[in-house]
Amino acid sequence: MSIMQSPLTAHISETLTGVSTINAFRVQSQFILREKKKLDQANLAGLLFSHTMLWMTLRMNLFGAVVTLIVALLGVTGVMTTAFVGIALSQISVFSPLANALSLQAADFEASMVAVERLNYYVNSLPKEASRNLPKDNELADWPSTGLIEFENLELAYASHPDRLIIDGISLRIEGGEKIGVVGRTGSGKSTLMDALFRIIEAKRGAILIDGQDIASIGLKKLRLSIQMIPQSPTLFDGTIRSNMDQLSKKSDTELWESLKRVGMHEYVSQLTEKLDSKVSEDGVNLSAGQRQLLCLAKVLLDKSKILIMDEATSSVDAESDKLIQNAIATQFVNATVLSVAHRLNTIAAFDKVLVLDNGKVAEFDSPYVLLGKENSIFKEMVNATGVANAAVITEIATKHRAEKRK
Ligand SMILES: Nc1ncnc2c1ncn2[C@@H]1O[C@H](COP(=O)(O)OP(=O)(O)OP(=O)(O)O)[C@@H](O)[C@H]1O
Repeated sequence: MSIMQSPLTAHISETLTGVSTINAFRVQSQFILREKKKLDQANLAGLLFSHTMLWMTLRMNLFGAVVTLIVALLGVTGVMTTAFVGIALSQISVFSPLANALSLQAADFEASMVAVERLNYYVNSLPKEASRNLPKDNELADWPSTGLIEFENLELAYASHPDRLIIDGISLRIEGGEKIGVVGRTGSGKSTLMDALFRIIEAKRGAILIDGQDIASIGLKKLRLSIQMIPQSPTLFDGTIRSNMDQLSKKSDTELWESLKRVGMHEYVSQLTEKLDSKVSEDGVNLSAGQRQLLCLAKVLLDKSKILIMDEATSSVDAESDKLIQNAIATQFVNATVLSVAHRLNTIAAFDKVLVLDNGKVAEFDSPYVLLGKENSIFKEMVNATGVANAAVITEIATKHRAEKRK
């Protein structure tokens, strides 16, 4: 019954999530039909269960009746004394319902154990992550203090395809405070490389060092709290704007508003009736994708760390918000190392260096100005592909940045 119930529950919740799309395409009848089929399947198990129960009750009652008849016959024929027959008959009338209840409870117990069985499966059969806490973590109170990142002959492969190297022997040194734009074709391994910094994917060979410490020797909790990330699609939790920005309720209202102001979200939030306590639905579905990214950035600004990773962090925001975010990053993370995976090349034109990944290898790693001046540069090709006018803007920003740096 539990197994047959899951597809029905999943179908109901998925239908509720996509109800506007279903209405827009006018496929309600199709979904109602699917719902009925799943309901029938779920009811089938319930029906079988109640029939089996009736079958068993009938058998148990029949068994009780036969025993009663035998005892009665033994009494009538004088094989058993009257007193013994009396006791036997009174016990039999109790035995039948008891046996029934016992078998029911045994079946119920077995069904309830399905949950334990599943938990046991998750605990023992799924691949485990490394330790969350290690003794060494306590010695690293101020780590990372400079934000120096070194990749040493790093090789990465996913567990599902251990022989396919997604990152194929990368060696790089990113100085503390440098702003690095990471570009490359779809599937070149940009996101995978960013995930490796959080040990979401472990190094197959080689190492990643942050401030000279191999991250493989640091507990996951310490590591993941020390690096901040604005992902492609940020995860928000069911709660309020406040609880999503400050889960531990450590920040004052002034700090929260200040942070919202920096990312340009304060106007929107101040228009809401409940302001900071306005509801955020699970996964932030009542906010646009851009607002989710801005809220995530506002959260990041509350606790600035030495390393910030952005995975196409501004992919869903309009040009004006994008400018705001770039500005916030440039002013608020002056001393932090920033690694930004970017498709909009304008956003990284003023960065210190661009890392071009190609098939998991470093194809280019230099300042945008130098790469734009190189013949056959992949980065230059990518910039040119954005159109003549845009390429001119990017070149101008890169040249200006170079001149400022020289000063
Ligand atoms: N969880 C996974 N399991 C197995 N292979 C994966 C997984 N995630 C990504 N890959 C593979 O790794 C390769 C690199 O993916 P990745 O997401 O790092 O690329 P990317 O450069 O960030 O691409 P994009 O620009 O599209 O985001 C792809 O070929 C992809 O198929």
